[in-house]
Amino acid sequence: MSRAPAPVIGIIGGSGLYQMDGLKDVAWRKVSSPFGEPSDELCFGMLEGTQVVFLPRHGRGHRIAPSDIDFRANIDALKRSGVTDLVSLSAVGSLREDLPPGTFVVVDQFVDRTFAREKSFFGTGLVAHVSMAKPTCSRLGDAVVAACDALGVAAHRGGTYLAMEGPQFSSLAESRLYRGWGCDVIGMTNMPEAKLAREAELCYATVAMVTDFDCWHPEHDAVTVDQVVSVLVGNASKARSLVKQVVPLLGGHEGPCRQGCQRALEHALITAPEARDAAMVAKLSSVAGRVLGR
Ligand SMILES: CSC[C@H]1O[C@H](OP(=O)(O)O)[C@H](O)[C@@H]1O
Ligand SMILES: Nc1ncnc2[nH]cnc12
Repeated sequence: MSRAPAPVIGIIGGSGLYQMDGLKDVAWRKVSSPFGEPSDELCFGMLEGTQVVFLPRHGRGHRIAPSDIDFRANIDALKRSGVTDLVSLSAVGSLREDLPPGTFVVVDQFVDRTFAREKSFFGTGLVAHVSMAKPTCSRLGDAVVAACDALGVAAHRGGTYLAMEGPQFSSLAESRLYRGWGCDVIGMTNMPEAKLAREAELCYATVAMVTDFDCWHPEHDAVTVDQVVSVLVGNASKARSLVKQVVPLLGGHEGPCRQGCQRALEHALITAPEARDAAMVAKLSSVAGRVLGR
């Protein structure tokens, strides 16, 4: 029987995280995607024998606004680079008193309120519907929590991330509404990223790093970039330590994901083979090559 390929760990760095340190044999390389321009070159390196591919979500220098990130190009480029497991690092506002700034929340659910983004690799010509019932990979979540515990970083397991369009922060009415919906943290980037990672059959987990209480909090009436950035600096160095701790844990994993993230497309394609658009099929050679036989 052939062995499963060794895991390759993708890291998407959010606000404040534009490069990784501690990697060996580092090379930044441009990876082209038929879906558009990834946010930046991808940074390839090794960490304790495991291959890591890092991508700064907003580009180095934080050039790209949330609505302008080409999420499809980013996920496609990571998949083309061999990534199997993807850890997303994100700054978020807190919607709960007991999740103060500095807390890392390993979210496991999302509410998608974004509306101005391409949300699927598929569409007319090749239609697919994947399940988003469990949008994150519990194996990755377990590894992140274990790594936080080993580092003494306060981590909260589970939570719902409300993805808003931005770039403005939310109004008081919106912030209260999202709290009423039972959401725990708020950000602008994890959707459609998580949906696309699922379509690309990647295991995906998010570490949501709290930088502020959103505006609902009586003692924090407005969110400001200054406030977010000052907490980000501390969060970013903890995040770098977290990556160093979690990569070897994930790199040691053998075999397919038991939750089925890596088989998400198995029963998702609905367009009959003879009715499929050839150009779309070609474009999907990396994302869906496994089920398209390419
Ligand atoms: C700098 S505060 C707002 C900004 O930070 C978050 O980005 P990311 O998830 O990439 O860390 C948030 O979603 C906004 O894009
Ligand atoms: N309060 C907030 N709302 C949306 N995105 C954020 N990123 C960091 N803090 C945020």
